Amino acid sequence: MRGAEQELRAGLKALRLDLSDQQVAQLLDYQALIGKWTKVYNLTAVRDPAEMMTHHLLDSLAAVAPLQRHLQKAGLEQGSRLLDVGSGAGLPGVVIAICCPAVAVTCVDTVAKKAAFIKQAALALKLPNLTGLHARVESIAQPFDVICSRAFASLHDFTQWSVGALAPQGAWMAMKGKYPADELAVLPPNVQVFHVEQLQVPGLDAERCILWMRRKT
Ligand SMILES: C[S@@+](CC[C@H](N)C(=O)[O-])C[C@H]1O[C@@H](n2cnc3c(N)ncnc32)[C@H](O)[C@@H]1O
Repeated sequence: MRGAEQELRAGLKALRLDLSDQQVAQLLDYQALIGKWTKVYNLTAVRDPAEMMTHHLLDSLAAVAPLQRHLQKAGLEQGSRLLDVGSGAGLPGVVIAICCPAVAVTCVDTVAKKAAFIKQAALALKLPNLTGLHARVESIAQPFDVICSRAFASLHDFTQWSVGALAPQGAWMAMKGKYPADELAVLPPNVQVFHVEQLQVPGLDAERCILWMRRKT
């Protein structure tokens, strides 16, 4: 087993994620694809493969079980639609598309080469549930059950720029580092936090949390 595969499998075990060999291979191929494209298109500042594993793959994988729990609770295990806002190289959207084949994932980014990379990843990794969209999130009006972001914007801007794309019963899933008390203090009145989860990313000694929000009625 290669070093990267060993580290990935250890991380999956720590996160209690049970993936098939094909999904593990897709995650490794995805990491290799980012490495290849980043040389030319500068998709991400992280270049070192070991750092890419912890800071990108495992960090995104840590959100998968919380997402699956949410979808199960909401009765959305099949046919749910997820929008990853400011997806960049596809984090966490591509990782979610690999781990959750029943979720239709759209990764949106204002930078054309990043959206093109997602389209290429969907083809190369054989992910029919993954779409790359070159747009500003503010322009999206079709409804999504979950809208997520990682390293994108403040909670205020994330929710206000994407509110037009949130299904009536939909939820925002914001991946954050430290608990964002300052951002929560200025949360818009139409948004309500309904759950906060602390995350432990294998191999990463850093604070991580997910904030779940919905429209206040
Ligand atoms: C710091 S990157 C984060 C990328 C990725 N989510 C990650 O965690 O590595 C933020 C991304 O948001 C995109 N972006 C900024 N404003 C946007 C908007 N209004 N709509 C869609 N994408 C946007 C940028 O082009 C950039 O790729």
